[in-house]
Amino acid sequence: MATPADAVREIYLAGIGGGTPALTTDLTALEEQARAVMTPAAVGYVLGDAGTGETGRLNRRAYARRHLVPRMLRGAAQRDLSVSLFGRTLSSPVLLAPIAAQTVAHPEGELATARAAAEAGVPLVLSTGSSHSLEDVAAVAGPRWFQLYWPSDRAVAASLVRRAEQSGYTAIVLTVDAPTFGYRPTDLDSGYLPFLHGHGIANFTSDPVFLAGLPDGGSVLQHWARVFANPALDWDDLPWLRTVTSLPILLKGVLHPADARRALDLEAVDGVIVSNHGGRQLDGTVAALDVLPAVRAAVGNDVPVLVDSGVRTGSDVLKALALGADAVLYGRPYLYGLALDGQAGVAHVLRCLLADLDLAMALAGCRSTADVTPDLLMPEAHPAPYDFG
Ligand SMILES: Cc1cc2nc3c(=O)[nH]c(=O)nc-3n(C[C@H](O)[C@H](O)[C@H](O)COP(=O)(O)O)c2cc1C
Ligand SMILES: O=C(O)C(=O)c1ccccc1
Repeated sequence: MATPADAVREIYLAGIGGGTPALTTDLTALEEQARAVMTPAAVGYVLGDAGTGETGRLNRRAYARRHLVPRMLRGAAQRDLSVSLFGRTLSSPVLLAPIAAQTVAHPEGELATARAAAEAGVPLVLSTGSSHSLEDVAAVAGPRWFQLYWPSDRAVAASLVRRAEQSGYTAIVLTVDAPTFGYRPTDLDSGYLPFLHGHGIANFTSDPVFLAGLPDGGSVLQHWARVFANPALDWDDLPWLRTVTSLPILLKGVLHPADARRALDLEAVDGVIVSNHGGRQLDGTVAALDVLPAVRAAVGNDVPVLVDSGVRTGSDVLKALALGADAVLYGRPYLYGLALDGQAGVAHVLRCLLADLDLAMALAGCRSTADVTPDLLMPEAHPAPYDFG
């Protein structure tokens, strides 16, 4: 069977005949390559951080600051990258993060992403703000979860969740860190919001409940703007979502351990995703990686905890797992692949990440993800100064 590391062998073999990969294999350099092929508005939307970009930069620094202490001679000739979540086996501890409006990067948008993810066996988390309907994406996708932005109208929320369940999405990711858009100077300076240009509204324009609420002769965009967001959402709403679906529910965008604990105490969710939205929402927040151990401690070992925001390389995935994550969401880099070469570009990025992760496990002496334990990291000279009480 082909292993992730075969991708590396193939590249060297092709090199004998003079071939080199069309896209960089440096997962931190894709951003620069992609910048050159996207429209300025798409660059602003996809690369853009909130505010000063401090949190966006901090996300990367949190990974850079931590160092692996690999173990030798542990017989890691073959690696098993799989993890188990909600009773299902994932081929690796990586899922694609929900990213809205992917047609800003490539006309095939989420369809290309879903095909590449299916080919790689990597689950896709489809955004509520996808540019193709969740049914159209399901038709070409492999394993899939649905990310919910809870609309202001509960009937629309229920309809989206029901449709996702009927279309084979196996978990609901409720994002709670975006009651409103963050203050994003790149988008503000270009006066650009993809949704107002028709990107990322397909799940609404295909929704019977949304359409039934559209006033006669009314504007779809105005109706979308009324319905899309629900800044008033609070803890008391969460139990209702449970009544709508039997799928596992994960809360995405949690940073404070007490929020993670509260969600579990309400018995409203089955897992949490520690995230600061890639630095796109509240600028000045802590790096997601820095609060991961405290969130893990708050929820215990039996609750799935995922993390995103700043994951770029195989070593980053190891660091996240060593700090308590069960899996990571991989964000912007796959969108850079999409912008650069559609489905093939996303496939390239996933091949690179999985090869990098597989080699990282071999080099760190990990035969399986269960071997990725906290002692793989150098203890920090100054332990995390957070005491959440
Ligand atoms: C262009 C873009 C659109 C996004 N759209 C969504 C979304 O619709 N729903 C959501 O929960 N998160 C969304 N996110 C956040 C990602 O799911 C993820 O948290 C973030 O990209 C992680 O940061 P990183 O990509 O820098 O690693 C979006 C991120 C980007 C870059
Ligand atoms: O841009 C985003 O980060 C995002 O999550 C989003 C997605 C859809 C609508 C609004 C915001």
